[in-house]
Amino acid sequence: VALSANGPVTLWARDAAWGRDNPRLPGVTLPDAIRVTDDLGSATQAGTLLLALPAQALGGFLADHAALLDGKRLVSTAKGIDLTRLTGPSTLLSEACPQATIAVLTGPSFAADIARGLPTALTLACADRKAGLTLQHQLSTPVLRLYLSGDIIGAELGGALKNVIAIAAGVVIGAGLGDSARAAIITRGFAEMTRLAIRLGARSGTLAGLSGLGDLTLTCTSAQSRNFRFGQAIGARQPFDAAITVEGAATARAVAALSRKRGEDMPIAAMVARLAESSISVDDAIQHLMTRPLKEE
Ligand SMILES: NC(=O)C1=CN([C@@H]2O[C@H](COP(=O)(O)OP(=O)(O)OC[C@H]3O[C@@H](n4cnc5c(N)ncnc54)[C@H](O)[C@@H]3O)[C@@H](O)[C@H]2O)C=CC1
Ligand SMILES: O=C(CO)COP(=O)(O)O
Repeated sequence: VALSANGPVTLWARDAAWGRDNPRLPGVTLPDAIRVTDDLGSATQAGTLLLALPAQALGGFLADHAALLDGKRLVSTAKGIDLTRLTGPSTLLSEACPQATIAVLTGPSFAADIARGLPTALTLACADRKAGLTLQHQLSTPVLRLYLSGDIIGAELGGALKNVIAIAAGVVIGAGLGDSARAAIITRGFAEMTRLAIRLGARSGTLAGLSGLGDLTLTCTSAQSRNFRFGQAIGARQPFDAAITVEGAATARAVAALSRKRGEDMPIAAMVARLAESSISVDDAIQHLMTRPLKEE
């Protein structure tokens, strides 16, 4: 919707029959500049393709359709780590489409805010600076401001890991533990995110930017976030609609596996992984975090 302010846009979906009003984006009617199709061959005629799939769906999508995407500029918006491969979306894309230019678009941004035209600032990460500059200008609008970064690993890990911490923040609020406890989760969660990301090749400055701290702040403090609401439901011992996309749940499991492999201590992520699969109670998870050996900050 935002990009249609810059020119014609083609939107591909497996089922285009729902027309111009999508129940996932209530109150937003697609502008006329958007052509909706279920024909992937025609949608991939464009040179720049944005992939807005959940992280756990991307691998399967690429297995079916990589040939149509190779050689293009591919911009991933997924915020997660693939559970089977333990890699981010950019690695899945570059392995499936070796001739493509890969970029990641991420940062604090609820889809509903962007579609309503509210001002938003994002990180566009691309290892190829020239292609990154082209994309930055192509995808920015007067209300959508893209900052360019060369650190694709840091940008995508910030977006993926903040979802895990947002679940933890939701648990704290849902369980009635208060805003001070949430601030502790955000801060110690940020330390955890940064440690793992640097270990995996990220630059620390990227984690402190929009794609890391920026998105962490948004997602841990807003009930618009699905990850936060999922955590809130766990904390309040309430059910949660399984049809809602909660990237942080699978990503917490991927992070637990990655941290074991890398010998990196990720205590909050480990608790989120266990809470998401109901293998620990909220009380035990809190007790576990609070009674760890005392440390220096
Ligand atoms: N919703 C938001 O505010 C934001 C979402 N993101 C990220 O974007 C990604 C997608 O999120 P949403 O659009 O919110 O999720 P969603 O679950 O609301 O929508 C995803 C869409 O992808 C479709 N889909 C799933 N598997 C598919 C496949 N194999 N082939 C074709 N289509 C498939 C689903 O049918 C659904 O329509 C996630 O990684 C999320 O973290 C990033 C920023 C903001
Ligand atoms: O990534 C998002 C905001 O930047 C969307 O967060 P949720 O997936 O938790 O709704």
